[in-house]
Amino acid sequence: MGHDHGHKLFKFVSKLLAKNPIRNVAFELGVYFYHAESRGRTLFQLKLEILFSKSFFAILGCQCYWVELLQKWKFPLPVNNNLAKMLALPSTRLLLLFGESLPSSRLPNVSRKVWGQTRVRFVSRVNPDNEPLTLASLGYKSDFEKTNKNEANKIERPDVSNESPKSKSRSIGSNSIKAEKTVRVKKSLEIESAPFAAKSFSELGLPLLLLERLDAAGFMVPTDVQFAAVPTILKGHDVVIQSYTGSGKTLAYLLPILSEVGPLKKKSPNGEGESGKKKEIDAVIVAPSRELGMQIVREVEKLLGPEDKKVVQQLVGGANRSRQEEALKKNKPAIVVGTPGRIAEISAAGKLHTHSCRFLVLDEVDELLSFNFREDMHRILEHVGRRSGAEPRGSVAKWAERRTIMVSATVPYSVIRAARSWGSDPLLVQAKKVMPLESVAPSGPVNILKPTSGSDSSMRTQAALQSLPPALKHYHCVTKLQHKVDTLRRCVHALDAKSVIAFMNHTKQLKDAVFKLEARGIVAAELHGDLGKLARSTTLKKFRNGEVRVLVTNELSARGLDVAECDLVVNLELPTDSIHYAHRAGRTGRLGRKGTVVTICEEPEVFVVKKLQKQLGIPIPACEFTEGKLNVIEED
Ligand SMILES: Nc1ncnc2c1ncn2[C@@H]1O[C@H](COP(=O)(O)OP(=O)(O)OP(=O)(O)O)[C@@H](O)[C@H]1O
Repeated sequence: MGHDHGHKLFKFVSKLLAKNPIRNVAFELGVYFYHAESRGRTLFQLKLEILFSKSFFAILGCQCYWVELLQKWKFPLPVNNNLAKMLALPSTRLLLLFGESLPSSRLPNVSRKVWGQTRVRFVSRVNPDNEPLTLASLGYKSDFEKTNKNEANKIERPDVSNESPKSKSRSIGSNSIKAEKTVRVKKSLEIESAPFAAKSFSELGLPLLLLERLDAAGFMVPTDVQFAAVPTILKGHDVVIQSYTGSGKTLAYLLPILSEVGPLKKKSPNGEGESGKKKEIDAVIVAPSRELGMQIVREVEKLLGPEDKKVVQQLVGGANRSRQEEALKKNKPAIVVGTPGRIAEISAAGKLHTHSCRFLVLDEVDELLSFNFREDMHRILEHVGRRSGAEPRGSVAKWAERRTIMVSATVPYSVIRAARSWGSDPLLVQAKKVMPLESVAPSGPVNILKPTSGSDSSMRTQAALQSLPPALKHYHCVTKLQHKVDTLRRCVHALDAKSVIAFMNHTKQLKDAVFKLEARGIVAAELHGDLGKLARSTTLKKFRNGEVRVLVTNELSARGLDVAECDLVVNLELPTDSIHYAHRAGRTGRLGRKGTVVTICEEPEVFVVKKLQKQLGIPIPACEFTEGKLNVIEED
């Protein structure tokens, strides 16, 4: 039955795409699958890579059931008319949309509003050749054709360094797909775009209830790093999880925690410990900023569902402390997520009982190592459970052995050293491998203003490379200081970017930039630590839902911030080192989506960009914005 449906759909989509080759700029196609009733079985896994002029939409690892419904529809559908109504049809299981100028930024928003954020997945890939769009040309096979998933996941990546130097400049513009094509090269590196594993969540040893929640929340296939981390943590290891930005590290540690803590956990065979509320905290998750803390809470809540929301409690700075303490007392959460200062503060006041805590997560661990957090981190490490293998402390006999989970896209050697003293024989978990920390050679964050030795820099390059999503495109643009904001504006228009994060280092300049952008008709907003918590939350909310096009911010937003629609990151001021560059850049191109990073700098700063390029092992070619296009400038 299931295969039959899958097969029908395969044939149907094949025919449809064969009839509608994508040849020109104006043609766009979106494929949306709504998956409501599945129980996590893979009936049919669809892999599509579709070339559009402005937007790339494809969906990976989806399942569908009601093909019949689709076949009743007439194509092409009127795309812009009553889209929300179509999406809202209760019977809609699968929807294909054809048409001109599909509003790439609005569609995810519309569908999110109608179906809820997690029901629709977007994965993007670039098809390098201007060939008719067919399933074969997209490398698509049905799951009963014994697809090698890794093969199918491979995409072409622009390799700027291999391009012919004949032309002086190549254009990438929102209205010129031809121009964009000239930037792509004859010889391309093969890489994987979406970091999905070839296996399913059900193979990870997770409890049934959690599998059902994953399914209901729209998480269909684990990412590579989730597939590597979950079983390792479930086996009881302390771990350092390192994989590139936007690859799903949060769920990689949340899933094993939720397997053992809270209402979704595995039931013990004799049902012991199921009744009666526990009074103490089972898991403490520490994040360096309140925004990141709140984002993690939302991710936990997605899985817990509305009825069990109170199992997790946020303890972030800037919010009312006594209210947080009251909530702790009243709700007795099993999991707390917070910033180091607030957790340490409430713990020191005796209002947070963590000695029987079994999980300690340090998200963005390299940031948590910084001097600012030293005292608070010391308290947390001393009072949250006890390091596995360590002696119980003081008079309290019931210190639980904790699993220490340290997470970041960038793991300098200082983290490896800290991990050894905070955990017990921790393992390093990366997307496709798990290894002992001993096998990691010393390296460190790269300060771009200091010279580096040859061997050192190659190790650092390796480390930095693994922190960047492979599909990101990087450019730099030289301009005068007073023209930077105008260059940003031209950049936004040339790339037709819908959701932009512009990074700066100083609050005053940041405010000026927002003012100038607004004066030039671009909806912009500032986000930095000097703002109150309400202003920060409101701005972020507006940016997430598309009301703000350009968010001008500082390092506060460089880590962890997950806005799927962000399609452009701009460095209006240079980051301090390659690690900061990687985290800033990682706000775009999340989970295999397309993304561009443009560094706008002055002539005397170009040497810094060259250094970044070398240290990160990526091309960051020079570009300019003329005639509404991004033109790559060839170097002699
Ligand atoms: N298996 C999955 N299927 C679909 N979406 C997923 C999956 N895992 C994670 N995501 C989504 O991918 C996005 C990025 O995940 P997450 O924020 O955990 O990345 P990260 O690796 O922690 O990034 P960073 O290093 O920037 O903090 C989130 O919106 C998350 O909900």
